Amino acid sequence: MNHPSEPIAPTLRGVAEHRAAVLELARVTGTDEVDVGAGLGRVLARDVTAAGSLPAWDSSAMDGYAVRGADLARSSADSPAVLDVVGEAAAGVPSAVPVAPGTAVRIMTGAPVPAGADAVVRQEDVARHGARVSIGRPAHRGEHIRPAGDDVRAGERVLAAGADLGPAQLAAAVSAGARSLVVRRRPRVAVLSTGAELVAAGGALGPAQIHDSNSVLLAAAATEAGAEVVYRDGVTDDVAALRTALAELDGAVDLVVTSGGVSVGDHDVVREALTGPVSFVRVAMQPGKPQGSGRLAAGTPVVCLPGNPVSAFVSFEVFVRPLLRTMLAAAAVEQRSGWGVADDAWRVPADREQYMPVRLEDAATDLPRVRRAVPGGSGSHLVAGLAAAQGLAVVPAHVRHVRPGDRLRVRWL
Ligand SMILES: Nc1nc2c(c(=O)[nH]1)N[C@H]1C(S)=C(S)[C@@H](COP(=O)(O)OP(=O)(O)OC[C@H]3O[C@@H](n4cnc5c(N)ncnc54)[C@H](O)[C@@H]3O)O[C@H]1N2
Ligand code: MOO
Repeated sequence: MNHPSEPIAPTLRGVAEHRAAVLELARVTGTDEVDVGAGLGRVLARDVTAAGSLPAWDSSAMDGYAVRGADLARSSADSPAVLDVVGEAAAGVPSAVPVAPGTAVRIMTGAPVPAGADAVVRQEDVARHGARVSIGRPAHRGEHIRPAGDDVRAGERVLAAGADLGPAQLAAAVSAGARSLVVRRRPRVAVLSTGAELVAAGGALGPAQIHDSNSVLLAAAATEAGAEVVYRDGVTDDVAALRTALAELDGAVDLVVTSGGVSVGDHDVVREALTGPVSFVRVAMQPGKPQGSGRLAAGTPVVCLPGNPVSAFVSFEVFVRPLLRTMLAAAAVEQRSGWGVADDAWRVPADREQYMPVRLEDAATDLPRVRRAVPGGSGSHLVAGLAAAQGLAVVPAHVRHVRPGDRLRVRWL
């Protein structure tokens, strides 16, 4: 039988204190340069500035005619102005001629406004007669013209280091002239689940065996948070095998995440193998009470999460995601959160901050109504029910009951 070498301190550590201990493990990763088309999901490491102004020239917002407003000052439906059409400007093909008094240039959306013109009249407001147009209304200065630099001026910052690169950010970078982007290297993460009962996904189950969902859960969560999962495996309740696996990973990865074996049982292999370099603590949260964090011999950070699947998931969200995001020097370290209102009632354990998986009843209002994702609430074994969760309602430690109408802080998943 394995006996953990040190008892865990009986007092509960606050969630914020443990989070701070985990975040202390963060070292910001180096950088990669990637083609702008391959930047999706990465975190920007160097600001992107505009090579030129956007738009680069005064450009037309409409298909129509570029005119001088002064020529239309007295035009009306009864007495339209008549102008000679002297040229054409299309997107990519500027007009060869300016707009002189008494003339107009046919212009398309996105084309540079020719010299001399100070307004564009939409073609719906124009009657064309051969080489002439008649316009029965005045045009104000700047009408349907997008001024140069309206979006951004040359040299201005378009994206700041730390930005998460999604479709909109990539489009902004391309428009600013970028061909490649300097991004954070994805932290290399190893996920190790422990337990003699574990069988890899889909494998035949013997008596008292279960499928190892945590290694898939944690690897997927780490990937989603911006990491590169380079190793994912399950080890049995064998301390020597775990020590060997950890020694091979130490120095080869940026972070090791383990699941299981952190509580007080006789087979709690993670505690047995890591007590010393890793501090094992009880955190004032439910689920997710037993936790560990520290460094392996060569300095590789290791975070040890409880084995119950909902506990592992919540612990990842509260501790490991912020750690990975800090390693990525991301501007937004936390998931988006907001207020919801309970449309449900449940009891909350004493003295622990509760993370209740919830789903939205009604997303259409400012204050969405939320219910427990499953009737069993935050039971740490309810892995199938976890699939219904859209958020985690964070109930403060002093609250003992949640009642319909209570306001709840929700971390959206
Ligand atoms: N006497 C006490 N017992 C327990 C305490 C306590 O304070 N005193 N804490 C409980 C709490 S809270 C939690 S959480 C668990 C954490 O235990 P471990 O981290 O040691 O996890 P295991 O014992 O290995 O497993 C717990 C549970 O989860 C299942 N599991 C484990 N790994 C996986 C996996 N990869 N995929 C799917 N399911 C997994 C495992 O079969 C167990 O059912 O300890 C309590 N006990
Ligand atoms: O704190 Mo444990 O994580 O409830 O199941």
